Amino acid sequence: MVVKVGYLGPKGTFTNIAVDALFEAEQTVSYRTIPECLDAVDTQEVELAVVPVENAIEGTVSMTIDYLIHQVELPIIAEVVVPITQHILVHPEFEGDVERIEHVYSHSHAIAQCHQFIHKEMPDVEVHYSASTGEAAAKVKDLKGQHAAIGNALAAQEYGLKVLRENVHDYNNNHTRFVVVQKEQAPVEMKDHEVKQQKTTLMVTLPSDRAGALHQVLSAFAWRKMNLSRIESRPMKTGLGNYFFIIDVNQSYDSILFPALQQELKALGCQTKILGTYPCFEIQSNAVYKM
Ligand SMILES: O=C(O)C(=O)C[C@]1(C(=O)O)C=C[C@@H](O)C=C1
Repeated sequence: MVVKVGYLGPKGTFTNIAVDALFEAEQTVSYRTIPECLDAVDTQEVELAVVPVENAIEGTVSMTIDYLIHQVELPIIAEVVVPITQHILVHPEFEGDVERIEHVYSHSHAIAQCHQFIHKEMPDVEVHYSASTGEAAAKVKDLKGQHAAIGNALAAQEYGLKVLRENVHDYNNNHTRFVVVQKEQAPVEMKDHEVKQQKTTLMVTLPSDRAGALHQVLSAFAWRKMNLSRIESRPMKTGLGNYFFIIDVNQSYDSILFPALQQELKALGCQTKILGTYPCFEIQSNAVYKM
């Protein structure tokens, strides 16, 4: 059976690059927002979705993490890391350089990745937030005048825009992690990639605010030699000071270490939930950006 895969569209988003790296184009279905993508899997309109979770410059995509924790129950089944290069895209008839731009459109994360550039090179520009970089590019295609989008080369190609300035993100090594989520466990066919590593993501809720609680949790991982690649606190949304932790462990779930770890954390009064155990892939920039 050919499964359908939802992604944060429209065409030309970074999520489009991530989904194309793993699935065939005819499998993909574009959604306007991350919640719409995740709801589509939850209601089984599509079998899978690809959504962004973390960017190297701007950090967590909290919309994705919070929706996966509070709104839907969709295990993570794969991760793909994509290099991110942000460009200033303008209508082909635009003349001049960036100082002539009066309005810039993009996704909030893309704008955040280019804050310094905007601050220094376009200090008077009016910033408009859009649902994705692809949506921003589509808008600029329809607007003549001093408008620009921040997005990638695929969007430039897709919407016939001109790349006015390349690589305007403030730091090199800009990458975003995307995850693939699924509702019903079933084998999934993806394009072939080298598996960089296996990961397991857990959510851990501490019992109450007491000295050393987080230290005890981390010790349970440490003495088992379980290597963590990320720990992040997010608000429980039940009141100030109430947090849960998202922890990525660099190994796949096994039936010895993980159940024992969960038992130990339970004895400490913590609640744990496995959000997924999955292979991680990495896409090289020459594979995605052909300008
Ligand atoms: O707007 C897009 O192109 C997206 O795919 C979203 C998104 C994000 O949410 O972080 C993905 C990668 C980039 O970091 C910028 C934006």
